[in-house]
Amino acid sequence: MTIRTAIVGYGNLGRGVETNIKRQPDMELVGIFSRRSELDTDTPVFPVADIDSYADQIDVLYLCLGSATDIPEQATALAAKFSTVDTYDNHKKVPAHYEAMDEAAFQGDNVAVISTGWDPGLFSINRTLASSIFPQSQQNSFWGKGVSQGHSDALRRIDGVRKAVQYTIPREDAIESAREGRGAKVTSHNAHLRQCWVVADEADQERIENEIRTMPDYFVGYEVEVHFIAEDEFVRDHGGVPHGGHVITSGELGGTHNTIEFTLALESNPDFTAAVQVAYGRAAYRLKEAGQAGAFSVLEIPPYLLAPESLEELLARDI
Ligand SMILES: NC(=O)C1=CN([C@@H]2O[C@H](COP(=O)(O)OP(=O)(O)OC[C@H]3O[C@@H](n4cnc5c(N)ncnc54)[C@H](OP(=O)(O)O)[C@@H]3O)[C@@H](O)[C@H]2O)C=CC1
Ligand SMILES: N[C@@H](C[C@H]1CC(C(=O)O)=NO1)C(=O)O
Repeated sequence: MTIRTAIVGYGNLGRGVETNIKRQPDMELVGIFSRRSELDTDTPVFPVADIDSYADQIDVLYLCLGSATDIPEQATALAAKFSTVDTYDNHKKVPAHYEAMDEAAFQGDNVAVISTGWDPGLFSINRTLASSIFPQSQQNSFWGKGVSQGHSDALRRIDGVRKAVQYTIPREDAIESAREGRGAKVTSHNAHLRQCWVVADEADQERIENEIRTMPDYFVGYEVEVHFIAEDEFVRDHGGVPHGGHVITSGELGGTHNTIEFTLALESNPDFTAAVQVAYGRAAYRLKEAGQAGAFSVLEIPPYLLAPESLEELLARDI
């Protein structure tokens, strides 16, 4: 079988999904749907306004939109018409997103796989798996130093921001404390600096900085730096998209101290996120083919559904 896929939203993530789909043995890319008409791609481009008319041509629609505003505004209408995979990453609002996508997808007899990627995504799986192993555990998540796409997207949605990037910088002493099982007082807020580089007119900068520092879910509660720079300096110095992080879980078992550490080191945050998202598209297709409908998180999807190989091949190769 060939899974007929499409992309909605053509930014860093959309470009990564486009490239990755072309490397899949069982997928074809029908097209890219965008709010913009001129995109730098050889893939057919269609107006997102016309997307509903393509519902019978697409098995899985990858939502490569921003989480700050695009997903909340567009995702449920798309889930009513298509089986979807998104990377929604406003952690505090994922439960509400799950409920909304479940209702929309179920009404349309579609599957909506939500919040794939690495955090949420692979880190979520590891947090659940690792904490399930210990009767009592200490668990900490760390990101960076790297470019958070979600936080960078959130910056770019502020009126007057022409270009922006947010680096997440962890405190190394906090990571070491977690590794030594002393992470009880380490939190995401006190263990990370959020460093913002922004291109905007001087007249807008004070307002923009205030919007950043008071933005709930993304920046409130963190140590935040905001730097305004010229566009040529931004293009010269802030083109990379590396990232990574750690989930560190430890606990006592029969008087012994044991630690689980799941680490990612990513040269390209969007390309890696896209690869995870594409794999979950295979799972979405199989769940739909099995008669399932509604929302699914990465915590509910067995790993073998992501693989192009059969379960028998995986048992022989990976078990
Ligand atoms: N779960 C996880 O681990 C991760 C999740 N993410 C999520 O992925 C989301 C998307 O990230 P990313 O692709 O980097 O975001 P981008 O800002 O690159 O793209 C977001 C959307 O903005 C529009 N857009 C992109 N470029 C332009 C432009 N030049 N002019 C106008 N509009 C543009 C596109 O929609 P259109 O084509 O319709 O204009 C695109 O879908 C993030 O918000 C984040 O939440 C990212 C990394 C990891
Ligand atoms: N969703 C994140 C992926 C990781 C990175 C991150 C952060 O730097 O705060 N949190 O989760 C992203 O958009 O890059």
